[in-house]
Amino acid sequence: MDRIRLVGGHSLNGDITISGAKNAALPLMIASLLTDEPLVLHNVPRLADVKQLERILENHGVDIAVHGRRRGEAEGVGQRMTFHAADIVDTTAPYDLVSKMRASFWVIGPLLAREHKARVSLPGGCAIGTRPVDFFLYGLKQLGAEIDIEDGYVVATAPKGGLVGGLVQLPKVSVGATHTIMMAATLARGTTVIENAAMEPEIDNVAQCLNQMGAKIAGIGTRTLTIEGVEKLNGTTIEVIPDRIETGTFAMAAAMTGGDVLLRGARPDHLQAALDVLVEAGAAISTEEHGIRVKRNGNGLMPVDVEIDPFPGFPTDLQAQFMALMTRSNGTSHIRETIFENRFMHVAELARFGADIVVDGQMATVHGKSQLKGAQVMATDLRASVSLIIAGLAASGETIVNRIYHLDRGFERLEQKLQNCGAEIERLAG
Ligand SMILES: CC(=O)N[C@H]1[C@@H](OP(=O)(O)OP(=O)(O)OC[C@H]2O[C@@H](n3ccc(=O)[nH]c3=O)[C@H](O)[C@@H]2O)O[C@H](CO)[C@@H](O)[C@@H]1O
Ligand SMILES: C=C(OP(=O)(O)O)C(=O)O
Repeated sequence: MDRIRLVGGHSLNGDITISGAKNAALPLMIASLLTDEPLVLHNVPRLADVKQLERILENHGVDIAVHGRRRGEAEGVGQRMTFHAADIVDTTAPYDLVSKMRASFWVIGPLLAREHKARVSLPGGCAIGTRPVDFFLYGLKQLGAEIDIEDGYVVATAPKGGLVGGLVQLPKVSVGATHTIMMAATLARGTTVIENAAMEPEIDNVAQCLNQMGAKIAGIGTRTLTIEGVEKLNGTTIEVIPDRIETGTFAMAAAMTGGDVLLRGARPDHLQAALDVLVEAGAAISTEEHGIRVKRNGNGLMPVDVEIDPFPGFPTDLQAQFMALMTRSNGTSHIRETIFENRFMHVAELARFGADIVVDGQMATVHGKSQLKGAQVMATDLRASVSLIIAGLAASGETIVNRIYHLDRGFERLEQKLQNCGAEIERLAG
């Protein structure tokens, strides 16, 4: 199994091009199931999760093509891909494919809407809590679906004539349930209203794509989405938005090590809450024509208390990285995780660097001023893994991060991007 070796103590200086967002690319790929015409996506990141979803979509009959680089286009620019679901050949999403990734469960919405039936294994994904699917089942039932659980599969059928629009009041903001119900509702008869919808930028990216495909979705960017069903959707071309979590991760890495990094292509409006917190912590952040510049030259890090919240709040997918940063602050900070009940797995690993963190329920208290020392650590989930890299960048001596397949799920060319800014980091094959 590959590992990452890094030697801390170098400040980061240079440019990092932000990749397309994993959490937008995945549902956009799934949206291709809604039409028999080609859906062309630009800026798709090269990630293990994208590859895994390709396998799932191919199993349903989607034809997938990756297009070559255009003349003069820089290496490493996101992929241009076509997804063409001319016919759905199989409406089952099997356990061995779906169990590896949470988002693969979302195929249930389009399959049910287009084929009026779906049999989808209960999902996997990062082990950060129990991650039930009750909101999905409730939402699809509100659209008229009949649902049973059989042998670990959700078996769903639409009534004769397909799904019908309905009122879906989500008990809690859910990104996955919003994507899935929104996609299903585009082909339902009549109007669907989703209340308490997620308004993460990735939802907007997908909703815009669906509207380009001929859907009628109103309220994009608000907590209430109104979807008037249409009979058929067409193909389109759309660009995957830049990854706000990758952006925040590198911003925190730069704040951690000091230096001056331009995050090329990053969208500040997609992570304002996190940028505000970084400024409070002592980073200098400016928006430039080509992206976001993050600097910290000389001044120390201040402790900041943070409560995790759905967008536009501080994202749970940056919680681990921020915790790593706060281990070096000049005092005590508190981080309250409100989304997932078990997303502090990185605490035990950060302790191996000498970090002083106490967890009480959903609250972590980080006593800063820790002199981090390089260590052997183990990645436990995607964002936890990269928090260990951030700690390692500031630690004295050598760090080895094991089980990095988690990192490959969500970070494109992480080592190269950091190397280009002066980090001493390499992948050890094996
Ligand atoms: C591929 C992708 O985009 N993953 C993101 C997505 O995950 P995901 O879509 O799985 O997360 P949700 O927004 O659905 O989860 C929010 C909360 O709702 C709960 N819940 C959700 C569905 C349900 O049926 N029942 C239920 O109780 C979850 O357990 C959690 O406590 O949003 C999360 C929250 O921003 C991010 O951390 C993930 O990176
Ligand atoms: C939790 C994440 O992914 P998933 O929902 O696929 O587990 C993530 O992207 O941080």
